[in-house]
Amino acid sequence: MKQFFAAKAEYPDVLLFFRMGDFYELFYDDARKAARLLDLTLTQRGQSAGQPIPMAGVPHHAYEGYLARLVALGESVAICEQIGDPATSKGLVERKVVRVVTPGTVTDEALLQDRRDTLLMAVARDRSGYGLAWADLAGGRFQVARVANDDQLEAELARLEPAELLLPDEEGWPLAITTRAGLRRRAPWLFDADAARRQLLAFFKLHDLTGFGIEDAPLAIAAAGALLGYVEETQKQRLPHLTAIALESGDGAIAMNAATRRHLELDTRIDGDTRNTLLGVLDSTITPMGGRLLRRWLHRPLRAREVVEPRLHAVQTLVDARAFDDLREAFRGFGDVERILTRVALRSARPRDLSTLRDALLKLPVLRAQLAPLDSPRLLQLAESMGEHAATADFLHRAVVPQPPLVARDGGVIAEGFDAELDELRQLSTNADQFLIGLEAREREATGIATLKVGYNRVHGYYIEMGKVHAGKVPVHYTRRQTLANAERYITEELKGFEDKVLSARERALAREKLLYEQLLDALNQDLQPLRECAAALAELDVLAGFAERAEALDWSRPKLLADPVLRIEGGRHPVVEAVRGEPFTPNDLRLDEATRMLIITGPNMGGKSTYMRQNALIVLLAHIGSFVPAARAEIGPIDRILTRIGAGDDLAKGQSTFMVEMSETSYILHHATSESLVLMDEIGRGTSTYDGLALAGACARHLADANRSYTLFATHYFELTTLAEPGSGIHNVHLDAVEHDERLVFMHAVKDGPANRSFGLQVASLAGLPKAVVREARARLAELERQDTPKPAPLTAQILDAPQQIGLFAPPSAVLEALAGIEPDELTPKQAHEALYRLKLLV
Ligand SMILES: Nc1ncnc2c1ncn2[C@@H]1O[C@H](COP(=O)(O)OP(=O)(O)OP(=O)(O)O)[C@@H](O)[C@H]1O
Repeated sequence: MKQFFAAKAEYPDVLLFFRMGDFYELFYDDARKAARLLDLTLTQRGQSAGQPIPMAGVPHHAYEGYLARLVALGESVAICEQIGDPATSKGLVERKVVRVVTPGTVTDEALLQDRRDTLLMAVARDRSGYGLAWADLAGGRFQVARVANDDQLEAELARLEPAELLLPDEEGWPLAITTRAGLRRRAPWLFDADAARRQLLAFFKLHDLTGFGIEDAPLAIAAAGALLGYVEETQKQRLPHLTAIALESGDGAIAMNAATRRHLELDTRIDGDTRNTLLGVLDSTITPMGGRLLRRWLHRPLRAREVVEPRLHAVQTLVDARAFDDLREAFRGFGDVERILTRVALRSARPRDLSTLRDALLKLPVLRAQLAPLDSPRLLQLAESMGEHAATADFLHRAVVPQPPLVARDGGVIAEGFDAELDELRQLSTNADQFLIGLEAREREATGIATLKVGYNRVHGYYIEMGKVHAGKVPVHYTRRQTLANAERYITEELKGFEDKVLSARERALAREKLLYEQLLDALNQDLQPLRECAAALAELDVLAGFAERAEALDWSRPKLLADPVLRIEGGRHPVVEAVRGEPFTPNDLRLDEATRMLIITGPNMGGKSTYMRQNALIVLLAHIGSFVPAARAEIGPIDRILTRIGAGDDLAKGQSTFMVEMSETSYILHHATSESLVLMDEIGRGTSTYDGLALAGACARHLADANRSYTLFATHYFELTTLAEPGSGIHNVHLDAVEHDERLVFMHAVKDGPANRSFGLQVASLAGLPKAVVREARARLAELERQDTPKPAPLTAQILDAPQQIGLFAPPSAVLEALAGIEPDELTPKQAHEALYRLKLLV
């Protein structure tokens, strides 16, 4: 327990796995917590201060599974091992924490998700904004960025989804950040920029940081330093695969905030499903590293045409030459070269990592041959950075057996013929009998004693035995070992040598293998950088070949990226709805340009308004990652942001009501949308009373069209808004339709010019299974409302919208107004107020 307390004192806020023989044990609060999280039995062991000590344990041979579960829950674990051999050490075996496994720093295959980066992030701040640093230790990436405000910080967190987040332990962080899983507060001085700079210089062995382009970014440096400090503290080993820091600038990408990512359901649906999402449909990559790269691309569509165009051209080339099938075939069985190389750098690579790497490298010539005839600059560049690596492939081919065992510990990894000494050692242990038969025959011949035989006993080891009668013929180099009644036993130099070799051959073979294995890792590490470039090229090729495959399979076309301010889409489809729906999807066009900035979209519920809006956003996004798009034609001018306001519901975590969320998202859009932004507004204003909602929706629409001048798709159930589309307003009406057919409602799903003329709300409600009586009652009520001939809402002219307080849509009866005017609230008792209310009600 003394040892335990000492270790625990060093790692007070992580779970301590304390190795005891075949188990890792946890004590006290750690035990209670682990028992709860892992469903372990909570037991007791011994006593401390008269109290039993709570304990829970996991078997050491199966601990990885438990670790994986804890890490997935955002927990960190310190592994305290027995140092030294319990069999030989006297007294208590020494124990030491050898590493700390944390959600953001894991590199073990078993603890990582295949197709998702595991990121550790640190955030530093001052009055000017935030500095962000994030590292993908398993992939060897280290990046930094600066952002100006809370919104951008939240957007970056939504994009990168770090598994672990380091913050200075101070007040005043936004709630959206402090409520994240995997949050770790660190002492504020660990985020000091000067100390961080020194740390980075020492880590990268540099004199200054200008090469990384971050010299003038003290906040980013502070974050990077804090991150590095944490990594060194937890990993307790060198990290040779982190070789540089890359500064990521916001300008190069199409900005999407957290809400937009959520609304567009890029890789996760609001309900948590990941299959029926854009990534689910788009990802046909073969390798895990390709899958991860695609996810990164999808979350960061690029404005930089000089990057996107070559990708589009590459996809086109692969489609035209139908070269993607063969390429993809070659990728099968490729494995996760990127992460394997990290394990090589960290020296935790297992034998199968090496055989996978070997098999991948051996296939490079095939890939290069497939790429050579293709006329695409990007593909040729990738072939170039893939490199040849023939020597490494050959080396691994010679060094590693075709199918090595899971772990190196028991040997059998290094191939025959690679190392003469190892071969001999193995030969000795396996071919001992053969050797002895050979030796016996040779000695018989040499001595002429036909009855000479070679034997072995446990006490004396190997011997040559002959009858005493032959004593005269014994060669001088025989040394007597043992005398029996009728026979003498001898040993020779050769046999003694053989004995030494055989008896220790197995251990020595194992030791030799271990050494060779380490040398193998050394050799690979010599070549690490080019190999990592190769892995990066393979990942990108995989993604591009995947794009080509999707384009062909789903009948997508190449988008044209134009310099003019236009968004022209013909025959556009929603990739996910199309994939999920059994029935054919109705393609729709979109045209927005300098003259038409906004489409007001009306139509029945279920008509397809949301689908239409989102499909256009997804098409724009796909075009900017270099993918073909689900449309017959797409011409897309420069886009700087995609902003969306789509009903999602309360954000209880933030303590905001539905309407509050709606308004803060809308406010964000009005403040950020530019003339190059694509804005989707789905039914804004419906979270509040009709008049407030209508007035707000109208005013927002006007603002977006006039002030922001963004490309806006504005879906609404307020028919009144259709009057905004006056000539010269830049606003245009389109609608979706449904027809009633034999009491059934048929949705046309085709976007047509002009406003919708009815809403079919009751029919849709009835389709949804609302009790017949309720629908009947609603129908009667509707007829009554229509009969009452209430004054129709005045057309929503610009004037009215500019002065929402004057909206006299339904003028309240004047008797009520008069009565109201006569009331002095301050002079009424509660009872009188109550009565006044009743009187007012009677007047309505
Ligand atoms: N172009 C289309 N072709 C085929 N089916 C479509 C199309 N657009 C939409 N749909 C189908 O109609 C369903 C409803 O579409 P959507 O949610 O876009 O309607 P909506 O008009 O936004 O409805 P609400 O006003 O109730 O939100 C979709 O889930 C999809 O199955």
